[in-house]
Amino acid sequence: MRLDYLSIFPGYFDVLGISLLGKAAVNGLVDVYAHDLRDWTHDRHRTVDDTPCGGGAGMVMKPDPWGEAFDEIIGTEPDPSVHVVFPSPSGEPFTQSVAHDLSSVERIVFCCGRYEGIDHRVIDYARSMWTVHEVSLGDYVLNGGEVAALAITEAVVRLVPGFMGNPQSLAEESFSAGQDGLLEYPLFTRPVSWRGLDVPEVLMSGHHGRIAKWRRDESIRLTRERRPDLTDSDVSARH
Ligand SMILES: N#Cc1c(N)n[nH]c1-c1ccc2c(Cl)cn(Cc3cccnc3)c2c1
Repeated sequence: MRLDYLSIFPGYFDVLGISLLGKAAVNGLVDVYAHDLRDWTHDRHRTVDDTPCGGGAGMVMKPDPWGEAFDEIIGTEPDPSVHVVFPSPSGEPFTQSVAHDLSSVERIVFCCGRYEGIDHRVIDYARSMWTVHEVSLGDYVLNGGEVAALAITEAVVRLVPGFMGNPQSLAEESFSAGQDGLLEYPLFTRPVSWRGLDVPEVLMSGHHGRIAKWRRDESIRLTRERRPDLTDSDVSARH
């Protein structure tokens, strides 16, 4: 999998050389390339923004640098196998399902904007050439797309076959398909007693059926308490 990042702050992506992602890069599972959008400007100030047409506050990212960067980094021929991700406050929700879909893609280009956003023609042009995902991390406000691109990267790459040491751990996580849309149950490890707090006895019983029931019940309880939006009528009936 090749990952490209276009940003006026390419240093954000230095972190991708650390921990598991660094290991994946070493193992050849993932190739990471960060690019400075200003390398495709031609004026002395390396300008990437301008005032919004129609007025309004803030600045908008000019289309020209993006187009020239696309030409050099991706190419000038349409190729739907290239997936271009635009993090955006007005994007569709980024979900585990989207992460799963992207984990089987060979090439992803992250377009990380700043200011009030990117000239919309950049996204329209990208849609005419590649497979585009305009996604939002959630209902809160970031200053640009870089942090979102990092989060999306981690969510996607950890699903790439061969990346996680124990793929079984993926199956038991919150939001994974195997969890039936439920949140993950509470986790415990040794010591059995810690600062007057004990591991639930059932987890030390060795009775796998009881343990499985306790975990299911806890997942249902937590989901109903914290994420009623995840429990549709069918799921409630099944639980
Ligand atoms: N993904 C996501 C996401 C999220 N969940 N919050 N904020 C963002 C996000 C993503 C991309 C940009 C670009 Cl380009 C510029 N900004 C700053 C901004 C903030 C508020 C309104 N308009 C622009 C971005 C914020």
